Amino acid sequence: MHVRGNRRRTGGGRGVTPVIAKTRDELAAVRGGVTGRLALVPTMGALHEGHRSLIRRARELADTVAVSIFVNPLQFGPNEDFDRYPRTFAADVEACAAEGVDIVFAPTREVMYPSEPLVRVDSGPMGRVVEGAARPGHFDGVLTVVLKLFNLVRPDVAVFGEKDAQQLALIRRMAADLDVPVEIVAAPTVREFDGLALSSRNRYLSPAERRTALALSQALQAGADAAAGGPSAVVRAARAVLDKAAAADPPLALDYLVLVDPATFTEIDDAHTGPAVLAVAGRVGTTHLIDNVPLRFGEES
Ligand SMILES: Nc1ncnc2c1ncn2[C@@H]1O[C@H](COP(=O)(O)OP(=O)(O)OP(=O)(O)O)[C@@H](O)[C@H]1O
Ligand SMILES: CC(C)(CO)[C@@H](O)C(=O)[O-]
Ligand code: BAL
Repeated sequence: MHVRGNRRRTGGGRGVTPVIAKTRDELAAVRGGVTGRLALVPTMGALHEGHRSLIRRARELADTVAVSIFVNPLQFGPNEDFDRYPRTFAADVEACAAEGVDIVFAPTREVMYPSEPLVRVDSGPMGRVVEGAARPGHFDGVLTVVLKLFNLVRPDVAVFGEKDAQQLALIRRMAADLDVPVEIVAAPTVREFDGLALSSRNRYLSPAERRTALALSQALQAGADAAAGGPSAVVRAARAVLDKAAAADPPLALDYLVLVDPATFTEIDDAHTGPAVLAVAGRVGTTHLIDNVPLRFGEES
């Protein structure tokens, strides 16, 4: 821990309350006291073991770890769950303390957007396919807030989860295309004992909905198991599981199942060699869930 501020005990480490910055001035004050490398883990709060794995990765990469907690209105569509998105700030701070986080940046909407932003980051064609087609405007909102967070926190490195694979690819691309001086590091997806990817939205699920939702990770596993048969076999195997879930009670309403190039999110065909991502999203009840698995085809596999 290389930060001066109002932490309850000095010396850093687990169990120490992080410095909490809610305003730009508070953030600037604590940021000014940081020496050495700073890692940022951007989140929307409701922290779970997936977020905590990102924090642990961040700690390996830097002397000081900051976590941002902000439910970004810009990335939610008008009929999405912005209002009911879980907000569990006290528990989040406890989780951050337990992981030895140094700084929590938790701005209000007014701090983050003192006025409606007229200029936003355009996520381009990659932002309009797959999850971007299911959630129009979503990735412009994500990239805009991530760039703002980078400008405010000025991290050397930022850690993102592979669970949001298209988000990760777009953030990498934004950093490269706009010369953003932040190293982007990916961390693997953390799952429940039965394979369900951890997500803040899992808490919306009833037990019956959760059983149906399990089809997402099961479909990915079936796809991965079929990888030796090539891309078409992967999609066929995954689709068979999802078709069953579509007829379950409650049903899974599939948004997409795609096999894509992880860097561009364009669909691949049987001629493809190298890395790929099998990505799936669907709704159970009113809950939108996403998941994916990284794969590799051809000579390099
Ligand atoms: N199961 C997981 N394993 C690893 N990283 C994760 C996992 N879930 C989320 N993350 C990562 O945590 C960061 C913050 O994500 P976010 O706060 O949106 O959590 P979330 O659980 O994905 O919420 P939701 O899916 O409801 O939006 C992102 O980089 C995301 O990829
Ligand atoms: C990166 C992010 C914090 C931006 O709001 C969000 O999209 C998320 O939690 O993955
Ligand atoms: N995990 C990505 C944030 C969102 O779903 O809005």
